[in-house]
Amino acid sequence: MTSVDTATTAAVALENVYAGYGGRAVLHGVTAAIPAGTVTALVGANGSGKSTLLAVMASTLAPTAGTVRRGVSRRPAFVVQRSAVSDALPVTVRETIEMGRWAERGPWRRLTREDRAVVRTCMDRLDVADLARRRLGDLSGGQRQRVLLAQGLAQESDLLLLDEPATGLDADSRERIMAVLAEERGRGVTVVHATHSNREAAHADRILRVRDGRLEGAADAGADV
Ligand SMILES: Nc1ncnc2c1ncn2[C@@H]1O[C@H](COP(=O)(O)OP(=O)(O)OP(=O)(O)O)[C@@H](O)[C@H]1O
Repeated sequence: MTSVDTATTAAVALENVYAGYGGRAVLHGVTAAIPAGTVTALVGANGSGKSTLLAVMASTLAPTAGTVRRGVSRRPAFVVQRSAVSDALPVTVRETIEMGRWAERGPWRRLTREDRAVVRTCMDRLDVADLARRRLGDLSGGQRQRVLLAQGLAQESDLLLLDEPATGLDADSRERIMAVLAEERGRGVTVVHATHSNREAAHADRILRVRDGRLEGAADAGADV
């Protein structure tokens, strides 16, 4: 693929964005356009700012300066790292994935038949249907990661933001997740995911390298990361 086609609609456009925590800047003037319907991999060292960049794209973290514009119609689905989810949450796998429908229905509303069908499909796609009644906190890290991704898919957003969705998973689970991301793109969903894996990044259409809170410039997948 060629680099950014300016005629392509951006699913997310950041302009000169600064963001951080408690007065400490982590992102320093990030400008980027994520073309709609593509898969973008965010790569960079630990602490470089990938999760922070995803949080800004998801609007769970407000920039201290600069602008974030989204060209998508639905609220983004943001799947955080599994370590960011408490073990103590007293919810089952099914309930966790059902929460993905709240974006559509509002919290604690009765789910419709359609909602339940979406939840079932998402469980099957991530191979977690057998775990439906287990408590989220009792699962292995890899199982939990797949459940969180299923929750993200259940939101049926057109922008899927994923923080290291395949990190620490076995080879089969990693491949399944990469296949799911490709399927989502096939449905027109824009996917942005942080990864430390060159192999995972190579599946992406574009790679954004983050270094010390700045972008090093977009590269087509296949370039060295
Ligand atoms: N909630 C937070 N409060 C305070 N500082 C934070 C918070 N989250 C991240 N940071 C800091 O922001 C910087 C960037 O962290 P971030 O998690 O965005 O990096 P990352 O590239 O995703 O790292 P990793 O690859 O380790 O997940 C780090 O210095 C980190 O300590």
